[in-house]
Amino acid sequence: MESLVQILLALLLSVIGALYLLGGFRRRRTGEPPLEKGLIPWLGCVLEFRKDTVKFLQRMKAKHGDIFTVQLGGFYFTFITDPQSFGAVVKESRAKLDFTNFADQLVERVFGYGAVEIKHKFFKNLQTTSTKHLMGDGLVVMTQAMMYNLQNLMLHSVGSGNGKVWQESGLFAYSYNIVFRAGYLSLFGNESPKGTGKESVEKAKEIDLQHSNDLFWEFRKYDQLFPNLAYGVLGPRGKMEAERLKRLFWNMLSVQKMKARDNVSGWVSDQQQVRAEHGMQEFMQDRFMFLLLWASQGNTGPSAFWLLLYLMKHPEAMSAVRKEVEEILKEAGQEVKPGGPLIDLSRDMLLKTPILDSAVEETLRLTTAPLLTRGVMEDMTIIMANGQEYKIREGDRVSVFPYLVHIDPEVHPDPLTFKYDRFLNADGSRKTDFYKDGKKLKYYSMPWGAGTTMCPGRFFATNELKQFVFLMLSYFDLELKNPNEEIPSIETRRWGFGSMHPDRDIQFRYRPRI
Ligand code: HEM
Repeated sequence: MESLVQILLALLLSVIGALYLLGGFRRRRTGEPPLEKGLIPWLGCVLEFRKDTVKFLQRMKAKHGDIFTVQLGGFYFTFITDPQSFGAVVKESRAKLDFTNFADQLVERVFGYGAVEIKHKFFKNLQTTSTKHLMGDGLVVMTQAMMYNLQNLMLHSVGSGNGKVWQESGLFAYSYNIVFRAGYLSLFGNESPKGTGKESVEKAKEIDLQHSNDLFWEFRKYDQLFPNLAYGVLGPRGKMEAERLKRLFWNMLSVQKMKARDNVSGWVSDQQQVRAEHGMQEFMQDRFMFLLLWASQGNTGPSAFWLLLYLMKHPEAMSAVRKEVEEILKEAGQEVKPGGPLIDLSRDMLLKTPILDSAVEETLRLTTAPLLTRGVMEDMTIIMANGQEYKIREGDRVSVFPYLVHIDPEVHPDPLTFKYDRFLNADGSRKTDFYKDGKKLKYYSMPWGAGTTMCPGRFFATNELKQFVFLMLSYFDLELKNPNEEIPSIETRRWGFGSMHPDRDIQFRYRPRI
């Protein structure tokens, strides 16, 4: 009898323990934001959140206001939706709100990279290396490399001697492919020719074309698995495929292979060198290369697609950008003519494109949706812009999803329409005045995130997008196969992962202009 009581007691304790672990006992305390635990223990609201993050957060905002806490897969996330209050998150010290713990777990799961013990040193290194190689003078060098690789790829794709023959392709597949491969070759270097003769150089170019294309298609397979992998909900077959792909990338991008390549960018080689100097094992450095590939190539290709598509669907935008491109070429004394030299598009020329800049900013507003998350390191208070204070618990997470501001009609009137000049003032300068509740906003569009983790590749990425459009418009006539086809919708399962993908591709045609 006594042992039965003991068993029942143990059972009761386990149930209570499990309920505790599943968050069953959590109650909103005085001073805390409204709490939404969802109906399913532990999972909370994660299914609805993942199905369509935008719809879910809009529903929560309508129900609770500008701040609320939601249970998602065992964690409690406090969302702040008032853009005036974003500074309270992105500017908070790392002693209170830290991104590394959260990011490290994700990076370990997704890339197998786990060199956390010296992470702060490496993080600083990422920032200094990016400032040196992806901004200022470094960007002049990267622009040249990108120019060379983009033209090789674009002009190769129409072949030689075909005359003005139309080629047909999916616009997403084409844009992502070209921008990914050019970006990859510019950052990770080119095949080293085996000799000095013209033939060896041509052979090396051929290898670059083939290798970068193979890499792209493998990357796309990983890309498809990525959202479920990041949320830890891949099925067994998906897991096996993700493992296979990871190993393939570690191998294809290995430090040994990189050392045999020419023109490896300082951004890649400096970061590898710092890790080697700190004694990181080579297999871990190989994994880091994959992380760099992902960060640098996962977003720009999809954004290039949206930009070109919006221009093709909005003739007034296309003609304004085309006019700007033609004027810049003319001013630089360049012309695209049969048998003539290739375009030499410099960083300086790319600084004189206010209309294209606005079109890029507008594209990113409509199609970039990162979820910015910080781990709460100690019990703390968040002070909202209206002075209201909320207590947040250690171990929780705090998130900002700026896309809700991107599509807020008060901030950006008619928010779902592409307006190429939305970010232009009448005098041609960049427009930065956007308002909510009569107050000027600092955070009106955040495709690059904000604060210390703000995308360090943003200037290079913007340049890539501009180079891509500049060259496409200069070298090719372009048209949609069916000009009346609607712009595809956004694939909702990728909300939170940066540049969004379309839910289907759209066919287009291109042919050399001369
Ligand atoms: C349209 C293209 C791009 C978009 C929309 C984009 C967006 C972002 C966003 C939203 C983040 C996270 C920011 C945060 O958590 O606060 C990020 C991080 C990062 N991006 Fe980009 N990015 C783009 C292109 C690039 C390129 C071309 C590079 C490098 C050449 C790059 C390198 C990185 C790196 C290394 C990080 C991690 C920063 C860290 O951990 O602190 N990105 N990017």
